[in-house]
Amino acid sequence: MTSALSIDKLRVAFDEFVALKDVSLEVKPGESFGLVGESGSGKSTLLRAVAGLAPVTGGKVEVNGKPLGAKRDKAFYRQVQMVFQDPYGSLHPRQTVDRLLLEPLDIHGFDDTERRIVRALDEVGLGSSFRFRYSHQLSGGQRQRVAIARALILEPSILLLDEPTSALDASVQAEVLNLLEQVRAARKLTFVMVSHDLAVVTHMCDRLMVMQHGREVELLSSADLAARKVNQDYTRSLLTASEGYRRSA
Ligand SMILES: Nc1ncnc2c1ncn2[C@@H]1O[C@H](COP(=O)(O)OP(=O)(O)OP(=O)(O)O)[C@@H](O)[C@H]1O
Repeated sequence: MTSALSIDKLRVAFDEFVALKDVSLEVKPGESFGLVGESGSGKSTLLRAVAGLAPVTGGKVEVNGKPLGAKRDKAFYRQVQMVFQDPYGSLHPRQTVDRLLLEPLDIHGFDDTERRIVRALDEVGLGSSFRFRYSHQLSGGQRQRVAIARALILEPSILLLDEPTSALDASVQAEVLNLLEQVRAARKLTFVMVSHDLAVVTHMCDRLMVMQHGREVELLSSADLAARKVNQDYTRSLLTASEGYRRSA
């Protein structure tokens, strides 16, 4: 079976600093794949490199069996979309929700824009009454729903999710995670999701990669992580840290 996403020895360098060191992974179509590791381990850099937003200095990336060139073209954004952590920063403050959703449709030459916008807002549980609001007139959770609608509106097959709920309150976080699960099931999407929260990744993902200092530490199934069947001390220390955090929370 062709992988949805195939990454081979990907390397990213910011000047002298190598942030990603020959990382490889395969994500199957319809799979939900997690990236975990301490702050600065290279999780966001990996997603950003796939999206063409980081300085790649080596390696190969294929999407649905097709190798990507140095620049991401329009066809890439039809297949792969990214949702960022910060729904405040990722939505233009002077554009209405309608305008924000229309922009990608215009760029990609869709004509049935009205129907697509209404459908996208329904799909993320907002409805058409939100169309003419500005982002400052929305709660954090509503903003992230708009960001998800914007990512889905071109009907991609892969979503890259960079801490999509970590800026939200715990109850809103659960709602947005449920929404993401629903749309993944309904659209048979492939997810690659960064989270510092092991419980979120265990719940949302089938498999995951543990990262440290820009490298893979180990690949695990979420079931093995939940059962503490891990091979590396570093992963054990992440688990212990997250359990300590939960106990004291
Ligand atoms: N634009 C940049 N210029 C220079 N260094 C960068 C840049 N972006 C990231 N880095 C560095 O690359 C390393 C990996 O960063 P990255 O954001 O991928 O980590 P992360 O695992 O996602 O961390 P966090 O969980 O805190 O978001 C860090 O040391 C970071 O300082």
